[in-house]
This record gives sequence, structure tokens and C-alpha cells, in this order.
Amino acid sequence: MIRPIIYDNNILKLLDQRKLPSEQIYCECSDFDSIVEAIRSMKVRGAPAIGVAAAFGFYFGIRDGLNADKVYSKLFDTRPTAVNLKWGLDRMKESFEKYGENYLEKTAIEIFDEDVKTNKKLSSHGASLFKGGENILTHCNAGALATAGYGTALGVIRSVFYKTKNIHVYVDETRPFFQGSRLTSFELREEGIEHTVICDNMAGFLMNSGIVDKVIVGADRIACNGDAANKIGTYQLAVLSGFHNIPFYIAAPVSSIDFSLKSGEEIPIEYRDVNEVAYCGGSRIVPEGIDILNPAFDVTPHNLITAFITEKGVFQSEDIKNIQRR
Ligand SMILES: CSC[C@@H](O)[C@@H](O)C(=O)COP(=O)(O)O
Repeated sequence: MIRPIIYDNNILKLLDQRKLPSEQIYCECSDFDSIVEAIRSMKVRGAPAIGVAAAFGFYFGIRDGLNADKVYSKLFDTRPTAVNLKWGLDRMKESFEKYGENYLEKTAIEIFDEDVKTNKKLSSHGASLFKGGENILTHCNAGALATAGYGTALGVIRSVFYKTKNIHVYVDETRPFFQGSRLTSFELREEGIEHTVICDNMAGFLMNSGIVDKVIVGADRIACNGDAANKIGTYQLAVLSGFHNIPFYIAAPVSSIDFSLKSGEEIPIEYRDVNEVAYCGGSRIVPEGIDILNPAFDVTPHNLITAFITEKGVFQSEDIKNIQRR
């Protein structure tokens, strides 16, 4: 299976997600600044993967003699919506305050290893909700590439495939960064899982034609009431799923729950460079001088979510606040 992140003797190798699917190139980060840049520019992306990369960034920063508060805040500011970033940083800070510098590398490696185990666990819980033979729709990339390995929503799909060998996935291309068509399709092809790529605006047509049995996506931040932020376009899929009576699942680790937030209204939404919308494959596709908006995430209200699939089991939104963090 693809290895999106490899740690090898003080070098963090990140499979550059901007180059996929045409090129598989690892960018090698050996210092704090290179990790900050890799997260900001989306060489590494996906909430759990960002959390893991930030943990190594914290280690590199302290190892190189930088101030801990500055290291924390510079990494924290790279991507505002994914709460796993803060979760990873808080764990590193706690380790630093308790044991000092010597234990930091070990803590970062622990966070990395745990993420893969967590994803496998949540995927096996999720697979129990599927009998095989379903047509599943997914959005963005919540696969191995968005995590330390195996994936969340795509991890569940992987586990259903291993169990039944019978599943078909509809993949939203996911404008403007195309995580669906470039990354999810790449991963599904590697696994030999049958799939079809569609443009984001085709989901309603497919649902209305009775082609979609279930929808499963990841999450970047979940509030205590179950409102969930995920890649822009997720909310409209949830509304469509509700209208067509199609189960809509969120698959995410407990580290994606922000226990400090009562509802999704408090989730900060990242606005990215408008050129991500203005250009496609290097060509300008919007006339010059036109207003463009690029919110990278939206929030799906809890009442549109059928269930949450986590490593601790499958939950309803009212149970989210009672899940134990560790
Ligand atoms: C597994 S993270 C949840 C995903 O569905 C998705 O929102 C995501 O990968 C985050 O987006 P990105 O902006 O590519 O970092």
C-alpha cells in the first residue's frame, strides 16, 4: 500500500500530493521550516496527515534550538480548520513539558504509528455497516494519502472491499484541488477497487437515478454536537443524501473531535488562495478581474449525519460529547 509519510533517521519524507497522480515524488523535510512549508502548500494534506507532519515539525523545531511557543504557533497557523493539527501539537507540547527534549522524537513516532492503527480499527467498525455490493459515493480524499496510512472514509471502503470484494465507488472530483480525481482515484486504482469519477455537480443526478446506496466522507473537525467540517462540497452532498433518504456517514478518528466547541458555528473555515479556483492545470479559466471565493471547507449540521464511524465504535451525534479522548 502507498506510504504517504516515511520517517527515516531525522528525515520526514512526504509523498508530494500536488504532483500525484502523474509523478510519485517524495519531498524530504529535515528541518522545521520545510515542514511548515509542506503543510501550508499542501504537499502534505488531510487532517490526520497534517497532525502527524506537525508532530515531526515540533520535534525538528525543538531539536534545532527554536523557541517552543514560536514553533507551536507557526505550525498551528499553517491550516486553520483541521483540528488534528492542534491535537498533534498539544501532545508534543505535553511530552516536551513532562520529559524535555529527549522524548520528542519517540512521541512523534508514536503519533505516526497510532494513526495507522486507529484507521484500521475505525475501518473495521465501519465495514460492519456494509454488506457488500453497494454503490458508495465519496468526496475529497480521506484515504491513506490523507493520513499516516490506510485512511478513514477510504479505509472503510478498503475494508469492505477486502471483506466482500464487491463494491463500487463514485468519486467526486472535488474542485478546486481535485483531491478526488487525482488522489482518491489513484488510491482506488492501486487497490484494484472498481470506481467511477464524477464532477461534483453530478451527485444529485446519480442519487435521483437510484444509483447511490451510501455516502461516506471524512472530517477535518467535529464539534461536540456532531456538526462536522469537511472539504467544501460535503454539505451539499449531505443535503442531497437527506432528500433522497441515503445514509450519510462520517468516518474520522477521535482526534478529529474538538471537545472545546459546542457546535459547528465555532469551527474556523480556511479560505485559500483564489488562484486555486482561477486556474486549472496551469490555464486561467476565469476572466481576469472577477471576484472569486475559495472557502476550503463547509460544515454539515449533525441532523444530516446518519452516524459517525470512529476507532471507538459507531456513534450518533448525541453521543459525540461523551466519547473518551484516549
Ligand atoms: C481525512 S481528512 C478529511 C477529508 O475529507 C478532507 O476534508 C481533507 O482531506 C482535508 O482537505 P485538504 O484541504 O486536502 O487538507
